[in-house]
Amino acid sequence: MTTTTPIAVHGAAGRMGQAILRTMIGRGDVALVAALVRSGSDLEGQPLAATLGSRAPAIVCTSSLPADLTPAVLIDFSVAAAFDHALGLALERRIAFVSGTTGLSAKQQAALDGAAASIAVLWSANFSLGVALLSRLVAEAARSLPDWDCEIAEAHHSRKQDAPSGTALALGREAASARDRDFDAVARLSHVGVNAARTPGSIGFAVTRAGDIVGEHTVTFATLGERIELVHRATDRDIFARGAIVAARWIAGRPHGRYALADVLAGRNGPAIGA
Ligand SMILES: NC(=O)C1=CN([C@@H]2O[C@H](COP(=O)(O)OP(=O)(O)OC[C@H]3O[C@@H](n4cnc5c(N)ncnc54)[C@H](OP(=O)(O)O)[C@@H]3O)[C@@H](O)[C@H]2O)C=CC1
Ligand SMILES: O=C(O)C1=N[C@H](C(=O)O)C[C@H](O)C1
Repeated sequence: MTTTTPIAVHGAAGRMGQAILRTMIGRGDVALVAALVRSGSDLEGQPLAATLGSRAPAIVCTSSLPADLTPAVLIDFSVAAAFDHALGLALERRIAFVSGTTGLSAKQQAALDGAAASIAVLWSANFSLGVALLSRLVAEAARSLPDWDCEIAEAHHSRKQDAPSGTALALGREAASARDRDFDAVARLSHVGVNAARTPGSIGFAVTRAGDIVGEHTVTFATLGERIELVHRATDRDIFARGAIVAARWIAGRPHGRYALADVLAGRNGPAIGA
């Protein structure tokens, strides 16, 4: 028998929040118990049905989690400025925490580590299966071609708040780590205004913001006379929503600790995103 995981979503009014809510409708393995929006949001106090149609659960959007609710997991896709609030809520109510919010500071990443001493937490810059594989391919290429130049280009929609994307940075970290290099020492976040040749061993980033691009990442490894390009293109936000829901089901009831999407994909007693 399938168990039902009660879930609260923080950032419910956003593109990802709405995609997650939509993806949860009609499923028996997850139940949406709270849709948390910014205080003062147009959706605060509105029934879910107002944005998601009549099949949506009969709850209203709120800016705080009602005291009588005990979700097993809080899923957060919001903004870096609201992330501390979401993590604080999960800690205070002892709810497992899954977050895909990007643009986090080093302090906020450290706060995730701190929270892992009390609750189960899983943060990933990208919840798609394709990027999980891309990440492994990047590590393999970086390790196998240690002297080749590595450059990462990303493109996203014009409303995106952070740059470079969390995924681009995570892929850069993967490449640096595969070469036993300190990411912060080799990352070149922009070459604009640098009127000099490329620093050997650096990892460069380029950013495009335009229209409604869901998310594209190209990792180039180049040397004299040849180059390899590893590309992932997301064309539908629902891939991230499905991944986050799989992660939420997987983490529910787990002991405290910091988990990664790779743990979920390793299939440790849980469903894989591609399933
Ligand atoms: N890891 C992954 O796989 C993915 C990660 N992302 C990341 O997820 C995040 C959200 O992306 P996206 O949905 O496109 O962005 P949106 O801007 O569409 O959504 C962010 C939402 O957060 C809400 N918010 C702001 N402050 C608060 C608060 N205090 N409490 C509750 N909600 C709040 C905003 O509310 P309001 O609208 O009222 O201002 C907005 O609705 C970004 O960091 C993005 O990079 C995106 C896709 C995939
Ligand atoms: O903001 C987005 O849209 C996305 N953000 C994530 C990121 O910053 O990497 C993941 C995905 O590319 C979409």
